[in-house]
Amino acid sequence: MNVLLMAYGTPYTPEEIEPYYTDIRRGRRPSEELVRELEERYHAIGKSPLNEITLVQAIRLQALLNLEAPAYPKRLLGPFGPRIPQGPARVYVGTKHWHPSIGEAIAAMHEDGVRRAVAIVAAPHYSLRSVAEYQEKVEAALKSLPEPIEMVWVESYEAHPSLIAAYARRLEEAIWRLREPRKAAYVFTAHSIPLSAVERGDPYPRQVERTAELIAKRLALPRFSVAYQSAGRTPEPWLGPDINEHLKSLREEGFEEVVVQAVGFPADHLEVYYDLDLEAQATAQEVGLRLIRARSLNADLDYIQVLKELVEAAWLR
Ligand SMILES: C=CC1=C(C)c2cc3[nH]c(cc4nc(cc5[nH]c(cc1n2)c(C)c5CCC(=O)O)C(CCC(=O)O)=C4C)c(C)c3C=C
Ligand SMILES: [Fe+2]
Ligand SMILES: [Fe+2]
Repeated sequence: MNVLLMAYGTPYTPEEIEPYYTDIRRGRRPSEELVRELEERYHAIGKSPLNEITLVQAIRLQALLNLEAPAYPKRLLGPFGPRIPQGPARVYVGTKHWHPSIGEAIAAMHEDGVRRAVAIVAAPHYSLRSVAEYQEKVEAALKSLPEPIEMVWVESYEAHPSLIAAYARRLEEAIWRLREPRKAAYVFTAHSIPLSAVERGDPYPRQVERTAELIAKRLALPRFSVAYQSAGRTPEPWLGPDINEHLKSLREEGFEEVVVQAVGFPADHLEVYYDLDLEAQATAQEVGLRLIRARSLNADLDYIQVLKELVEAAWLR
């Protein structure tokens, strides 16, 4: 079984911030001011752990797939290349905006003789501005190969029961810290997308709401809402409500405590540490709201189990 596990990617050093940002902007160089602003955000959080988390996710997923490898259906016996260090499952990492890139991962897969693989992004919701862009990068990389690789896509997994259970477990831990859980507000966040994508029928907001509804139902939350974070530095309108504005509204409605859970991102990274732990936390403190963020799934085994279930089901399609 072969897996291409993809994530956003993050720069390893401050010097890499500008080319990384240029890649996010599809090759358009950002202004010096925008670069400085991003450098300051990275400096403020100290370090983004995203690349490390992605690598550990891949290592653990490969280990778990091999540990519980199912009996091998005949038709899956494929041409394995000369470099097979251990069992039959191999997980390759490709990041959308940095290294190892999706192109580098696909080149390595080809070199290893891979002819079929499951492609999955470490993000549960499909968007024209997220998963569709990963798909474009995969298609472009596949075109440059002399032989095809068949990619079986897991496009979204917003309602996967094990994912909902994993998120609910983290939210429950945050609830234990509340003074009055029944009176608190519960907010689920995801990355904002440009409104133009929503107008083109992007399923993303509906999928984010579905994840939120299922977690809320599982924990019988008295109330919950969805807000969006990390809208890009572009002039176009982005999907809201913005988390900071939403926190202010909640305080005006009389709430004193709020739990925030970032369901759009399984892993910690810049936009969790800066946009939630620094910016949204400052907004909450300014208005007199006690904000607790539920910790992320990261490379914990319950999330790895989610990935395992998804890739195994896709492989047998
Ligand atoms: C659903 C869409 C998106 C997800 C999920 C997402 C995750 C994500 N983003 C960063 C870091 C940055 N993103 C930036 C810009 C940006 N991000 C998205 C969409 C998603 N990102 C869009 C559409 C854009 C705008 C691109 C453009 O045309 O300019 C940037 C640049 C600075 C900024 O605008 O904030 C950074 C940095 C991470 C690390 C991440 C999750 C893992
Ligand atoms: Fe982004
Ligand atoms: Fe972003």
